Amino acid sequence: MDKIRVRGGKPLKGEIPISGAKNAALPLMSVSLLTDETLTLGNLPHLADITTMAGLLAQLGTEIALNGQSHPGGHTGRIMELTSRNIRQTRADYDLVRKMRASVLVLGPLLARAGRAEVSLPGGCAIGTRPIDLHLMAMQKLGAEIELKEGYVVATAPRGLTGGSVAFPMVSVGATENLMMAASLARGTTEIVNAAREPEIVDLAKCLTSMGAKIEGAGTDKILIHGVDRLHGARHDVVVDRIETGTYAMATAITGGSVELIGAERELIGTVCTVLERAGVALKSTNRGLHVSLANGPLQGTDAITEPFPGFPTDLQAQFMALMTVSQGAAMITETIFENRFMHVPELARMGANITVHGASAMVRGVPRLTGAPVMATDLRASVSLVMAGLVAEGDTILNRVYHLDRGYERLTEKLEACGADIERIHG
Ligand SMILES: CC(=O)N[C@H]1[C@@H](OP(=O)(O)OP(=O)(O)OC[C@H]2O[C@@H](n3ccc(=O)[nH]c3=O)[C@H](O)[C@@H]2O)O[C@H](CO)[C@@H](O)[C@@H]1O
Ligand SMILES: C=C(OP(=O)(O)O)C(=O)O
Repeated sequence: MDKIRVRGGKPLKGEIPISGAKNAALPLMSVSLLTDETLTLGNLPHLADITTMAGLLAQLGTEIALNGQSHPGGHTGRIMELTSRNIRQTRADYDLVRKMRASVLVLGPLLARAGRAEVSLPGGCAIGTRPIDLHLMAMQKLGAEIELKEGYVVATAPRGLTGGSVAFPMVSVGATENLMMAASLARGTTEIVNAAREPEIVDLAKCLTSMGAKIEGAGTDKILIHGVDRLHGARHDVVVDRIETGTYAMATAITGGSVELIGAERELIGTVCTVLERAGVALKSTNRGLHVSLANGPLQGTDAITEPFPGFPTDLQAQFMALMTVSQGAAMITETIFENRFMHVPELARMGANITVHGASAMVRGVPRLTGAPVMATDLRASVSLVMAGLVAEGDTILNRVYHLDRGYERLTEKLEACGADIERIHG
């Protein structure tokens, strides 16, 4: 199994191209199930999760073609053509859903197009139990019948779906996405109350609209979808990855470096920028993206609480915690989205961090230095937080279980190395 070795002490300097967003790309790929014409997606990141979703769609009958594409930032976003002329199969197997929870995003499109979907229940994962009850409730509101059989959700709508009003009791990105996709082909109008407002939702609405869907209010907590009889093919470029942007902004800050994040958009991480500025990070929009460096003086302990967009994203909580481990003073970091998203704490502690967890909050007291250690993490963002800590730690940090990083960070070691980091991937 591959490992990453990182030796701390080099400030990051230069530029880092930001890739297309994994969390936008995955629902966009499943959109292709809604039409028999070709959906062309540009700026797709090269990630394990994208390969997994392509594998799932291929099983269902989607034909997939992949091409390279050059971007001004010098990185290669890819172009994927997805054509779901016929749905061959309506079952998403446990093996794939277990590996990648976003597989559940085929539920809405399959039901809307084929009138049937069988999706394995995902089960829990490292960051929490992550049920899919809201996805199922939403499909039921559109008239689907849901049964649980041998670990699978069997959803049927033999006479098609009918629009309805769905009020979510809590904000769910995935359930909002599944519902938007299903409602696009339902009879009549669907109203989503307490919808997720994430930029990935706006990107999904843009793509669906360019395919002929009628959607109002994406990006607000109330979305209206007027169902249409059919959707047609389209070309859509995936929005830039706000989580990758935030990760490299924090990686730059932790090393006291100076990096321009090419293609980054400040508006996608507004709250993160406010928190980082409070902590002593200077962020400046440029005509190519966002420039990051330290303002005057050392990093300052700053509190953060994770919330649905436009709040501070849970997917940047681990990285922000790594940043706070070497700041001056204390920071209270509160996780409100997932019940078990502090697995990086004991690993950061092995590197010398001073962190105490009280329920959903972690008190981080800044230390003058971290020291390298062998570490491992059980999820994507926890893994990258350990790489960040390794960038400032004295000596070598060896990160195990690198496959988590491959799910969400395209060419991580190359991007950091190009900015002067002493980092390498050890193939094993
Ligand atoms: C592929 C993708 O886009 N993943 C993102 C998406 O995950 P995902 O779409 O799975 O996250 P949700 O927004 O649905 O989850 C938010 C909260 O709602 C709960 N919940 C969700 C659905 C449901 O049916 N019942 C229920 O109780 C979850 O357990 C969690 O506590 O949004 C999360 C929150 O921003 C991010 O951390 C993930 O990176
Ligand atoms: C939790 C994440 O992804 P997923 O929802 O695919 O597990 C993430 O991107 O941090």
